[in-house]
Amino acid sequence: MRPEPTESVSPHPVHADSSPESHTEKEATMTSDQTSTAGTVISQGGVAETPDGLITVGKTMPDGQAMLSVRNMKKVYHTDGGDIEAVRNLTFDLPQGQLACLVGPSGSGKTTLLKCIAGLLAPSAGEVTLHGKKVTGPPKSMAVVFQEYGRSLFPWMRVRDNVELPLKNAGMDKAKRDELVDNALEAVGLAHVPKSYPWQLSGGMQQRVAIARAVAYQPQVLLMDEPFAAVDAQTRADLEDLVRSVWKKLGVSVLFVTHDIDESVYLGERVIILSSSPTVIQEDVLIDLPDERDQLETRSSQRFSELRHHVYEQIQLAKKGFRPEDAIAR
Ligand SMILES: Nc1ncnc2c1ncn2[C@@H]1O[C@H](COP(=O)(O)OP(=O)(O)OP(=O)(O)O)[C@@H](O)[C@H]1O
Repeated sequence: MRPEPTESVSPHPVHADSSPESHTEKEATMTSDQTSTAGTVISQGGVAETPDGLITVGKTMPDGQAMLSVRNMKKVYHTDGGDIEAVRNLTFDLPQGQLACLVGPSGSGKTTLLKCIAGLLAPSAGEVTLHGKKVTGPPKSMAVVFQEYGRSLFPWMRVRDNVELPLKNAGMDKAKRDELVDNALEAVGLAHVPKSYPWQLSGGMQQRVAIARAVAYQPQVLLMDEPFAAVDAQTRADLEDLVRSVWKKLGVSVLFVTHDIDESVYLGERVIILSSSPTVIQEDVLIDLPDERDQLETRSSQRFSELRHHVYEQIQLAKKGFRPEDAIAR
């Protein structure tokens, strides 16, 4: 049976599946024949080069230059079984128009971090600011795409109506809504099925609808939480290319959470690696691959291989409990 949407209709496309039971056991994926060779320098700001020639980027930018800032963010869940410190002390900036990926071991706090950024959860300490303004609830200029499209699309609404809903809720006039919905459906390759219901579409198509809804809303920041985890490999590759093309077209800032190392390197201009829980930033890696990415050529390039090797190695260290020096003595 198809799950019913559980969240109320938000004025903008922020949809959450916040049930603790939905946290499945996932591991960072990579083949086991890749071994570790390079030592790394943890970046504390600015730009640093690692011994294997990989460039790490600084976590923070000068005041006023970042679009989105996360400062000393901490999140503790208070449960019957005691407190769970999910995020310890996390600081980074996202400049305007950047596509950054967040990777980390299973349970490292990726979803928690994203929900705090989206204003769906309140941090226990520290703050998130968007254009210098503290985030205290879901900001209007942000959209979120979650993994479970089946829970975020309304099954009784046609594709077009699902995409249009946040625009209606925002009070936009019909002509403008029509234009934005047409453009968004065109951008995700769904212009031919506006009248279908979500349940008449494949999983990959449903996720395209969720992306179209976020795109039509014209957010300044797009947060994506493992959006392709539930689709097949071929569809996933197509959706990755779709995200890069939409990102380029709109100039939107994207924060993309994934547990798939290859995906993070293929998609991102930057990969932020999280330590194991309680989470801090373990490393912040600049992805210096050519801007034009191709599933075959990019993934078979020498540089791609070096970068995925490096990120994989860091995730393995994180799983073993390695933490950057400044996080050990807390
Ligand atoms: N609602 C909640 N109540 C209590 N603890 C929670 C809740 N949500 C998450 N946690 C705990 O916080 C920690 C981080 O969880 P989170 O889901 O953010 O990690 P994640 O990196 O997204 O995990 P995964 O890779 O498995 O999706 C885990 O220890 C988890 O059990």
